This record gives sequence, structure tokens and C-alpha cells, in this order.
Amino acid sequence: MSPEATGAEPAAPIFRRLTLLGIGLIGSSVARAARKHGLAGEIIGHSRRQETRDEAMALGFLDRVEADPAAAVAGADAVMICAPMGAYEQLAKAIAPALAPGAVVTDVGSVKGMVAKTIAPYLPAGVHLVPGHPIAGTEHSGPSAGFAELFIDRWCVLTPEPGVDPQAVAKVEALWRGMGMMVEKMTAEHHDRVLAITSHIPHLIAYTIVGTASDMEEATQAEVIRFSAGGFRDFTRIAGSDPVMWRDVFLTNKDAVLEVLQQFTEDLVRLQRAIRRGEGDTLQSWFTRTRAIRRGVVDAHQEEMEPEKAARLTKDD
Ligand SMILES: NC(=O)C1=CN([C@@H]2O[C@H](COP(=O)(O)OP(=O)(O)OC[C@H]3O[C@@H](n4cnc5c(N)ncnc54)[C@H](O)[C@@H]3O)[C@@H](O)[C@H]2O)C=CC1
Ligand SMILES: O=C(O)C(=O)Cc1ccc(O)cc1
Repeated sequence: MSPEATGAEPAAPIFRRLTLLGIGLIGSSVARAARKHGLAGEIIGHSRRQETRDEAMALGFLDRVEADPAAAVAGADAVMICAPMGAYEQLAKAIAPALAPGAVVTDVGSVKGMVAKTIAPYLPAGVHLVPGHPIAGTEHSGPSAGFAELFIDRWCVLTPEPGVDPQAVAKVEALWRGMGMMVEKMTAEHHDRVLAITSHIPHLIAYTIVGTASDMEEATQAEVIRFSAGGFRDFTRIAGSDPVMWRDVFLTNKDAVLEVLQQFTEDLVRLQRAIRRGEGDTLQSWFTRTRAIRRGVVDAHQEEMEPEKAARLTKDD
């Protein structure tokens, strides 16, 4: 982890004024981490709701909060959209006339193909769009759910279109690295295919299975809760995630999700058939293969951390 992310030394600010449009779990975590590590000279927030604005100011992670998104972005050299993706177009329209020339507009949304399509048409010339996705979160929402350590040792994916100002991209990268993340760049299309399998479909499965349990008769439902073993409990945590945010994920990553879902359904039918026919070998060899994948994931995760940490320490020392 970099010295910034340990909190040892405040870094030089990367941005003079960072505006966060949306100050829930992710927006408030960014504010807390950026403030802790001195990554922005000033941090301004925007929320539509008075209650959220009051809560954010009481929690103390912002310098100022605005009800009007245009007032929030005025004079900012960085604007990060931290709202559900269904709000992007309306926010882009509202802020466009108030954006400072040369400002960087970025976001944290879980789907990336939709960002350029939804936001770019509204941006004035000279404003740089650098879409981003910190792959770190929880099932909780709102300003009180955030914490500065959320991003430490996790991956952030940036999906700038070809030709975007490299300095703008480098600044957004430095911001996430300063909060403790590892950063990788890829196309938005590739991001959306990868995240469909690693995040979006797993959430859909959790929503399905917990819904199935809740459709059972009352007595069975009570037992499901009482006897919840590891697997189902883990599903209920995921299925407790924000309904609006996840509605938007499935609406905006429709093609990739449907493609992966098709493959998943075919595999599920294959296992269903093996169970019906009593084909133990098929089941055992499938589970043996997936156990090896799990072990590979754990090993890769451990190995991955080390060179990244080492590189950052060498650079920062
Ligand atoms: N929850 C998670 O674990 C992760 C979420 N994300 C992405 O982060 C974004 C925000 O998610 P969270 O912080 O988890 O949600 P949240 O519900 O905790 O916060 C979202 C904030 O946006 C505000 N908002 C909603 N509609 C708005 C509008 N029209 N204009 C302005 N503000 C509006 C809400 O009032 C709230 O303060 C989403 O796009 C999501 O895909 C990315 C990584 C992880
Ligand atoms: O809580 C969990 O397990 C998550 O998977 C959090 C999460 C949710 C959405 C994202 O785009 C990235 C991370």
C-alpha cells in the first residue's frame, strides 16, 4: 500500500476542487478517503434531499454541500458522478453549462458502455470524460455507510475512449491509487462483459434464490431464516443490495448479461439432468473443476497484491 493510503503522509492534492454528485456509500467513501489522504484541496457534494445534505455535513466529510448540481460543479477541476446510473442523463444535462473548461468528468458506475453514450453528448468541448469503476463496495447505502478504507487493495477499472487527454486519465488514476486502489484500463465493452460474469450475474442469482425462498409457505420461510447455513446467508447479504442501483445495472448492461445468462442457464440444465439421471461422475468432475478455480482465484489474489504493492512502494519511496 502507498504511504498516502496508510495515512502516513498527506499527498499533494491531485485536484483543486473535487465535486461528488451523489454522496451515498461510494461518494461518501471517496470524500472520506480523498480528505484523509489530502488528494483534493476542497470537496463539494451534491444531493437532492435536504435530509442527506444535513446528514453529510453532520458526518463532516465535505467542505460544502449543494442542492443544485450546477452550483456544486461550478469552479471544480474534477467532477465524479456517484449516483445510480439512471440519474446520469439528468445530471449531465444539469451540469453541462456550469462545467469549467478543462475539467475532468468521471464516474463510479458499475456498467461502463452506457457512460460515454449517456454523458458525452452533453459535455462542452475541452471537458475530459474518464469513466471509472472502483470494484469495491458493500450491500449498504447512504452517507453513513461509507468509509475511507473501502478501496484499499481493490481494483479500479478506467475506460477512457481513445484520444482522451492522457493527463486527465493520469490524474483520475492517481486519485484512485492515492485511495489505495490498483488501477487497470480497458475498453468499456470488455469491462461490461467481464463484470457481467463476475458481479452482475452473481447478484441476479442471489436476488432469484432469496426471492424463491420468500415465495415458499410461511412455515418453510421461517425455517429458511432459522437454519440459514453459509451459502444461503451469503446470498441474503448480496440480495440486500440497493434495489435502484441494481435495477439500473441490469437495464444498462442488458446485452452482456443476457449473453452470460444464456450460457449459465444451459449449464444449470446440464447439472439438473445429471442429478435427475444420477450421474455422480458428471457432478463430481464439475465440482472438482470449480474447486480448482476457487483455489486459483485465492492464489492469484494473494500474488497480485504483492507486485502491485511493491511497485507502488518503490515509486513512492
Ligand atoms: N454499492 C456498491 O457496492 C457499488 C456501487 N457502485 C456504483 O456507485 C454508484 C452509487 O452507488 P452507491 O453509492 O452504492 O449508492 P447510494 O444509494 O449509497 O448513493 C447514491 C446517491 O445518489 C443519490 N442520487 C440518486 N438519484 C440522484 C439524482 N437523480 N441526482 C443526484 N443524486 C442522486 C442518492 O440520493 C444517494 O445519495 C452507482 O452507480 C453504482 O453502480 C460502484 C461500486 C460499488
Ligand atoms: O457487496 C459486494 O459483495 C459487492 O459485490 C459490491 C459491489 C457492488 C457493485 C459493484 O459494481 C462493485 C462491487
